[in-house]
Parts: sequence; structure tokens; C-alpha cells
Amino acid sequence: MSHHNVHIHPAVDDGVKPGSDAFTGGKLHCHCDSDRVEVAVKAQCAHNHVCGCTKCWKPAGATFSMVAVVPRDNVNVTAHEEKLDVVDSSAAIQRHACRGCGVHMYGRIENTDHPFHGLDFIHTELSDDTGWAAPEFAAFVSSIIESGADPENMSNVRARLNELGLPPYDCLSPPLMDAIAIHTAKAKGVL
Ligand SMILES: N[C@@H](CCC(=O)N[C@@H](CSCO)C(=O)NCC(=O)O)C(=O)O
Ligand SMILES: [Zn+2]
Ligand SMILES: [Zn+2]
Repeated sequence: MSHHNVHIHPAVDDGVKPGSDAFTGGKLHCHCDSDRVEVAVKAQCAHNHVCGCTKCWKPAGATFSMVAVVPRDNVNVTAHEEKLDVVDSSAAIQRHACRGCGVHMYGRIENTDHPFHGLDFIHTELSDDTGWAAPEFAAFVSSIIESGADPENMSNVRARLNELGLPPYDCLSPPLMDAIAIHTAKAKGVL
């Protein structure tokens, strides 16, 4: 295996396609054949990234998920909300998944003290609309090992991510880690 045949996620494996500055949101649909859950998102997404963690939903065969955030006030379930269940109510991000197909339609942070409270996590690949902001980095890269990725292949995975213009990090990106630390410092009164 060289870094040329590493698969990351179908949305980026042929190259990262840029989003549109004029884009203002769209609809997400689950993978069910009928009675699809629909979520309307009235905003462009931010901080789109591929994520190697075990908790984010990924399509069959993908090594990484692709996940972004939008303000929660811009997220509304517009069809078949009755099919949604929270995957893990003890997680910081409450991922609302379709009971029929397993797709995560949105992830919400209910803890008002959390640094990212107010933002919902979404998977823009669930949308037929084009123009969503492109992924910018790779998060939780080392965590793919927890899903069974070969530890010996990690340098190829990181080389491929760099080649795609998705700098690999083993947590979130430096600006997001700084934002978390700033939040914590303010909560402690040291900033
Ligand atoms: N090694 C763990 C990491 C899980 C993790 O911390 N995931 C991050 C990123 S999710 C989107 O970027 C996180 O913030 N999780 C909070 C939550 O899931 O509630 C693993 O792989 O499971
Ligand atoms: Zn479904
Ligand atoms: Zn994740």
C-alpha cells in the first residue's frame, strides 16, 4: 500500500471540490428508500472536516466521516422526525440517527457549558444541493486505528491527507483547539 491508494471518504477521494461563497444552505436526506428523514439547513456550513473518530457517522467503506457545523437555530427537521433516535445520550454531541437506515441527520450539543454549544454537526454529503463549504482539515486521524485501520499504514494515510490539502491532526485543528482552550480559560477566570 502506498499513499496513492488510500481511501479517505468518497467526497474527497477524487480531490476536494471547493464550495460556493454564495451558498446559503440546503436540505439533508437520510438513506431510506421511502419516508426519508429530511432536515432543512438555512446556513452555509463552517469548519467542515473529515473525522477519524469512531462516533461520527460514515458511509459504508469510508475510513473517515465528513462533518461540519452550523448554528443550531438554522437546523429544522422537516420530515419524519419520528424516525430519529439519539445514538448515545451520554456523548457531548447528541447524534440524531434514522432508525431505518442508521444515518446521523444532525448532532446537537445540549450542554450549555460546552465550548461548541449553539452549533449542530451535520454531514453535507446527505444533501443534493451543491455549494457546501469544502472540508479543510482531518481531525482525530489516529482514532481510525480504533475502527480497525492498520497502524502500520498511518504514514500513508497522513501523506494522502496532506496531498488532498487536508492537514492531519490527532485532535481538532489548532484554531478549534485554541477556541476550546479560550473557552476553558474564560470559564476558569484566567482570561
Ligand atoms: N478516540 C475517540 C475520539 C472521539 C472524539 O472525541 N470525537 C470528537 C470529534 S467528533 C467531530 O469532530 C468529539 O468531539 N466527540 C464528542 C462526542 O462525540 O460527543 C473515538 O474515536 O471514539
Ligand atoms: Zn433513514
Ligand atoms: Zn468525529
